[in-house]
Order: sequence, then C-alpha cells, then structure tokens
Amino acid sequence: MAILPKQVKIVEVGPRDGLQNEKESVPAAVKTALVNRLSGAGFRNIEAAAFVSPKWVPQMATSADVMAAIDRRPGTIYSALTPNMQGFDAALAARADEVVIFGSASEAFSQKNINCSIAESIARFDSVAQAAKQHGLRLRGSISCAFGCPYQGEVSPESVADVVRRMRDLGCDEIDIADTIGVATARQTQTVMERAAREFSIDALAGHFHDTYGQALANIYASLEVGISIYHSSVAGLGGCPYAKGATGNIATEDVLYMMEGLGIETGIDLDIVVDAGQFISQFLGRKSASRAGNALAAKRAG
Ligand SMILES: CC(C)(COP(=O)([O-])OP(=O)([O-])OC[C@H]1O[C@@H](n2cnc3c(N)ncnc32)[C@H](O)[C@@H]1OP(=O)([O-])[O-])[C@@H](O)C(=O)NCCC(=O)NCCSC(=O)C[C@@](C)(O)CC(=O)[O-]
Repeated sequence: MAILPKQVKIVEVGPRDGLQNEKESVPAAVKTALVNRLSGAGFRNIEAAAFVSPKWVPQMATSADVMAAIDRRPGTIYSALTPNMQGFDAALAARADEVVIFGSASEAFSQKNINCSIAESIARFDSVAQAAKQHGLRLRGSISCAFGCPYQGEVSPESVADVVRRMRDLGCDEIDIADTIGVATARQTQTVMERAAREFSIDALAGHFHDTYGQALANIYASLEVGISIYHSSVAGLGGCPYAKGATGNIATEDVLYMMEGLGIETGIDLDIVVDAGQFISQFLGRKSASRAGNALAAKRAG
C-alpha cells in the first residue's frame, strides 16, 4: 500500500472560486463574514479575492472591500487572483499575501477565460511575477483544464507539464493542477500529477478538483497516493467557473476534512467550525449545502 502524507495543507477557495459564479450579488459583508469564519477554523491559506475585470466576473467586483474588512489571522495567507498588472496593483493595495496567476493547459480555454493565448498569458504573467518578487509576495500559478477542456476536449499530460515548466520558470512558489470541469478519474489524475512532478517539486504542487462527475474525493485520494500534499476545496461545495458551462463546485471542504480525519492525516482545521460556515453561507444563498459530510454532521448535531 502507498504511504500517504502525514499532513496536508488545505487551501479554502470558497470565497473566490466558490462565489464567483453566483448570479445574485453577494454583499461584501457576507463574504467578509465567511472569510472570518473560515480563518477561525484554522485555514493557513484562504483564497479571498480576484482582481479581474468586473465586466468579465461581476461577482468579484467587491474584492477590495472584502480584503479591507476581513480580520487578518496571523499566519494565514490571503490570496488574490491577478491576471495582469492592473490586477496586481489592486492586490498589492489590498494587502494580499499571495497573488495567483492563472493560466490554462488548453489554448481554447485560455482564450475564453482570459482572452489571450497560453504564450501571451505567460508573457503577461512575467511582469506580475517580477512585481510579486519585488514586493515580497508569494506567487502561485494555477493551471486550468489540466484533465479536460469544455471547448477542446482532451488535454495531454505533456501540455500540462509545459505550463508547469513555464510557471516554474516565472518563479512560482506553488502550482495548482486544476480539473476545472471535474472530468478527471483516479488513474488519469496520478498520471498527470506524476508528469507534473517531473517539472516542479511535488511538495509545492496542489490538486484543485471540481466535483462535476463525483470523482473529486477519489482523485484526491489518488493524488495522496502519489505524494501530493496540498489540496483546494470550497466550503459547502460552492462554485463553478463562469467560462466552463455546467461545471459544478469544487469538492466540498467538509468532505475533504472528514476523509482526512478518517485517514489520520493532519490538517490543523476544525471541521465543526467549517460545518457552521457551510451552513451559514448555504442559508444565505437559500439552498442546501452541496457537502454530504457537512449536511450529515449538521443533522447529527441537530439531533
Ligand atoms: C484578463 C482580462 C482582464 C483580460 O480582458 P481584456 O478585455 O482582454 O483586457 P484589457 O486589458 O483589454 O482591458 C479591458 C477592460 O478590462 C479592464 N481590466 C483589465 N484588467 C483588469 C483587472 N485586472 N481588474 C479590473 N479591470 C481590468 C480594463 O481596465 C478595461 O476596462 P475598460 O477600459 O473597458 O473599462 C479578462 O479576461 C478577465 O478579467 N478575465 C477574468 C476571468 C476570470 O476571473 N475567470 C475566473 C477565474 S479562473 C478560474 O476560476 C479557474 C481556477 C483558477 O479556479 C482554477 C480552475 O478551477 O480551473
């Protein structure tokens, strides 16, 4: 049997990836309360903002307000997406601890999501990366459609490895391998992760899985088996990408924590507080949480 990591880092992406696709505007005060509840649960890294065009993603237009209002928990990294220097300048002013350059392993998705080719995106990211280094900010790279693309279909592990290499050369501290449309399966996940790990330290590679086909937990387990120890998840399973129609949310944080607890893998996060946060945001949105574990634990508590 494979030896699994003893501890993992869970990056909570609900306040950004989770909420970005909500049709009705979620007030900054609600986003702020959500981030504060999550930091209270012990996350070391929360993706709280995206400094992108409000015409492209209106829900993220309040990012500066959220970043200004949150209670900063010492030791927690608050991340912001920054597609270009305009985004970087806004993230710097908002005191983000980490900026995220987000590219794609699929040419078609790159065009739809950030309106440029993969090569053009890397050229744009270069100035963001240099500015991040100059200002002492952490730099994360995110690679969408690493397992399949809604526009072009198959994506090869080689295309993923190519973008991993380019992001490594830009100086990324961490690189996410993202299943934007939730199509990956366990063996494919291991193949792509192992290929990526030939280009970048496995300790700094992250798995970002959406749960569209119900495979995300299996893919996380498969990634644990090959040594990946950073995972992204979204409280209450919030989410979906505006440029990937039909894609559902990220794997729910509560479900990931429940699995990690069962495996005896340390996360440093209090599952009970995350369950409360999941119920809080689901009630605000007026729908049931997408987290099976979250709903089961909330029901058990209610007796
Ligand atoms: C990248 C651009 C800006 C290019 O968009 P563009 O239209 O090519 O940009 P532009 O430079 O020509 O500028 C056009 C307008 O946008 C403004 N603009 C330009 N940049 C910014 C900025 N940073 N912040 C605010 N405004 C900005 C700029 O000021 C101008 O305003 P106008 O003069 O028309 O009024 C656009 O395509 C965009 O914002 N895309 C965002 C897409 C996005 O946020 N997608 C969701 C996040 S990615 C994701 O969810 C996947 C991930 C990370 O979770 C992993 C996974 O699951 O796959």
